[in-house]
Amino acid sequence: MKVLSTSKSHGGVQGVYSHASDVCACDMTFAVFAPPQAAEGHVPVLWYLSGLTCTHANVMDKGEYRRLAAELGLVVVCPDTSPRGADVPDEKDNWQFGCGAGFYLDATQAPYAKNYRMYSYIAEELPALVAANFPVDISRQAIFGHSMGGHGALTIALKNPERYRSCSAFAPIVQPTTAGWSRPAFEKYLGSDERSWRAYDATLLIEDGHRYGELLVDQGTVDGFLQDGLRPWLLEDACSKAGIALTLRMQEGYDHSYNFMSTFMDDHLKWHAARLAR
Ligand SMILES: N[C@@H](CCC(=O)N[C@@H](CS)C(=O)NCC(=O)O)C(=O)O
Repeated sequence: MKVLSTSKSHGGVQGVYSHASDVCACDMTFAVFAPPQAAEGHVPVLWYLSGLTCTHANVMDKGEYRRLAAELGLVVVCPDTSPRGADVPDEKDNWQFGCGAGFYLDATQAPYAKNYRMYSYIAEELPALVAANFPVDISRQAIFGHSMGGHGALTIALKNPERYRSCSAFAPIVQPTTAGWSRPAFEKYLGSDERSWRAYDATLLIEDGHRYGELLVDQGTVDGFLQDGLRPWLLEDACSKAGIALTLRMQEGYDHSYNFMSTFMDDHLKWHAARLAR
């Protein structure tokens, strides 16, 4: 692992790191905020997954998580959203596919299957690297994210409910298999047999029997992607049929941006800290 930068913040350290990823077959960059408590011992770890077009840096610059994470004693890890590099297949002019749009799934189709393995990267490889290099209590993990990253957080928690003590999302893509901005990516990454797509769709995972104790979702009412891309009512319906306790908060007048999610960042950090402390 290489240290790209470190900077003291709120008594802790905001760092950016890179490593050669075996899973994604390229170098990957990620950000870790270590709170002051991490200097004394092992602390819980909260994973933040970003949305389309983002790298590790967007939330670091605009997410406003450090002050409260420092107070609550949470390590916050912010990975990149896809593999990157000259050898990684991409569609340069398409922001909904390829670099910046890994959709937190393991691609099965050539030429993407070699690098686009963000599910295994986030669920397996990066936690092992973080556990080996940072003072984290890996038995206490939680996960959240925004938009495509909200989809990632929901699906990864639903598939590993014993591993993540809590899960929340800002404006998540709750049913990517039917949303216009994700269907083409699913087809290119996973092939035309839509049955294989179900493993990466929160509402369909719930329909197929996956369960999670409770979920927190915030959604802005003037989010331009609400009607066609995000559709939280589909998650509400799936959770209500499955008996999953979903707290869905429609936030009046908020859009899809980091101005929206940074507004509710404190609520999410407190939600996770309370459950990580149990
Ligand atoms: N590039 C897209 C917008 C993509 C977008 O809104 N991405 C969200 C996540 S889905 C984001 O976080 N963008 C980066 C940022 O706001 O810093 C557009 O032009 O419509």
